[in-house]
Amino acid sequence: MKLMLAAVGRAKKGPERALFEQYASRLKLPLDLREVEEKRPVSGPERKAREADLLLACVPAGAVVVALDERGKTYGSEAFAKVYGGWLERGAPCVAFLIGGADGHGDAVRARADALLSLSPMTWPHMLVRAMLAEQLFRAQSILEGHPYHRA
Ligand SMILES: C[S@@+](CC[C@H](N)C(=O)[O-])C[C@H]1O[C@@H](n2cnc3c(N)ncnc32)[C@H](O)[C@@H]1O
Repeated sequence: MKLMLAAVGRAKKGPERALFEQYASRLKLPLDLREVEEKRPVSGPERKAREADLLLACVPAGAVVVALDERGKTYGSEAFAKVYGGWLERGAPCVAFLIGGADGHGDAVRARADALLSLSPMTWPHMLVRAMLAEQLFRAQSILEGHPYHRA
C-alpha cells in the first residue's frame, strides 16, 4: 500500500514545498508525488479536460481516488482519520489524492473519484493545499496510532 499525490503544476523551491516535504517525510506510508503540466496554450474547459487526463494517467489500477475540491465533503480531523483508516483498509494498492489546477477538476476526475474531499469551503492556493493535505494525513496517522501529536 502506498499513497500518491498527483497535482497540477510544479512546485518551486520555497516555503510551501518545504512544508509539504516536512509533513510528507513524517508519513509511514510512502507518498509518491507526481506533478503534471499541460504545456499547450489551451484554456478553459479544454485545459481542465487535458489536466484531468494527465492526473488520471498517474493513478494505478485499483486505487482509491480522492479528488481535493472545495465543494467536496469536509470533516473534522478525528472523523477524517476514520475515513482515511477505512480507505487504507480497503486492500487497494494505493490511495491517490488529486489536486487540480487554476480551473479546478475536469469531469473525468469527478467521474473516477471515490470521494471529493474539501479542506474547507474556501479556495486555497494549490501549492498550499499540498502542504495542508500532507499535514492532515500525518495528523490522521497520529490519531490512528494514538500518538499525542493530534492534540496540538
Ligand atoms: C486554486 S484551486 C482552483 C479552484 C477552482 N477555481 C475551482 O473552482 O475548483 C486549485 C486546486 O486546489 C485544490 N483546492 C483549493 N482549495 C481547496 C479546498 N478548500 N479544499 C480542497 N481542495 C482545494 C483543488 O484541488 C483545486 O482544484
